[in-house]
Amino acid sequence: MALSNSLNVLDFVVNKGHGVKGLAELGLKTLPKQYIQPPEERFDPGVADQGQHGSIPLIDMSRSDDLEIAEAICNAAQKWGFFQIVNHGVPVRVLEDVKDATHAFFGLPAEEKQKYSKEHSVTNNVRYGTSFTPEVEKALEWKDYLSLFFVSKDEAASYWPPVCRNQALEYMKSSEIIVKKLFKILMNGLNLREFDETIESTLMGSMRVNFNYYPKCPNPELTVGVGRHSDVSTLTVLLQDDIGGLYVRNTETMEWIHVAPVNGSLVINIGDALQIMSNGKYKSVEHRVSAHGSRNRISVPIFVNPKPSDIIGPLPEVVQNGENSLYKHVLYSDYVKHFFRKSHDGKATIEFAKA
Ligand SMILES: COc1cc(/C=C/C(=O)SCCNC(=O)CCNC(=O)[C@H](O)C(C)(C)COP(=O)(O)OP(=O)(O)OC[C@H]2O[C@@H](n3cnc4c(N)ncnc43)[C@H](O)[C@@H]2OP(=O)(O)O)ccc1O
Ligand SMILES: O=C(O)CCC(=O)C(=O)O
Ligand SMILES: [Fe+2]
Repeated sequence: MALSNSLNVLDFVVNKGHGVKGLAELGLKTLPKQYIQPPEERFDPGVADQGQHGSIPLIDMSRSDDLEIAEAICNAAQKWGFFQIVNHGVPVRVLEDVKDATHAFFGLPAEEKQKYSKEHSVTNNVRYGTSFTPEVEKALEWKDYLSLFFVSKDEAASYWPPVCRNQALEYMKSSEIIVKKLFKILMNGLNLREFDETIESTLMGSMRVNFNYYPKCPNPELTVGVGRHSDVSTLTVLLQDDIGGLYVRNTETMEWIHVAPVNGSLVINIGDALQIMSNGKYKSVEHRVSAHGSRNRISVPIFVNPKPSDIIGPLPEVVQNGENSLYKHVLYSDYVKHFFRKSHDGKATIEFAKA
């Protein structure tokens, strides 16, 4: 009998806090049935992406004052919704430290990590979990995560796990400059006359950092690390390690494009909030993550968001010439709650804001 048949998988992974990492470490030979995805959501086995379907743009931010670079950024945001940046100004040491801190957090005993679960965490701003929304998912995803919503340094000092707190704060702090630079360029591309405090606060009023852990998987061809989704942020800054597995939809051909890891780079993607604010000019594109058969993978996204209390909708400048508003105005926290209460379902979340 398979080991997972004699085990209450959900109880072990979710309630006891072992996560999918604990499950992987039992040395299972086959994937528990709870993780088997329907065929249409699985990754094509044996189709190794060698870049033959193209790749998302790689942009050198050391020349970010050049018109050419600003244009490349706005074009990438319109066509791909994704690009990678190098020479971004976030020190390599900060990136290495936050990757080490991710491994350190997930290396803690289950009882320690469980203190941060939805049921045990003393604050909603710190959450250790697994899959995406296990309560409603028909098939689980092969991923554990720690999610940290930034309120203040003092709050972080009181509640964030000590083993990764400073590294997460440093990573967020050092990314702010490049994020602001990207927003300035993107807003210029929408003909916004000035980048004032109001627009800055709507675009980057709150930040959340997630630590994602994808353990090696006995049957990666049957499951997913993360299912098809688009982020609900305005912009996401993603640090991935050297393993690979992130795929982005080419919205013209509908093919899945692998985001090959580039040492020292950061992946940037447009989220739903910016798609809505730009009235569809900038695209929040579907992406997903495969599971890996022999290595543990990590990634560390920073989700840059409006504040939960902000109302978001198309900016006046993008509908001033009589264009139809594709989206209505919605309370941002309602939008995010809608996202979190269902399983990953590709681009469906944005229907919530359709006019
Ligand atoms: C986890 O795997 C993921 C995550 C993602 C994320 C992609 C993003 O783009 S994240 C950016 C999210 N935006 C923000 O954080 C914006 C600011 N925050 C808010 O608006 C609020 O903090 C809130 C997220 C709406 C929570 O508000 P609150 O009033 O505290 O409401 P709750 O009742 O606690 O939560 C509502 C609902 O959401 C679930 N939830 C909350 N936080 C998380 C979280 N960090 N991870 C997962 N789920 C979360 C919570 O369980 C509640 O559901 P119930 O059914 O229990 O009511 C992309 C891909 C991934 O695989
Ligand atoms: O792990 C990755 O590369 C991407 C994860 C992701 O899409 C997310 O956390 O929203
Ligand atoms: Fe994502």
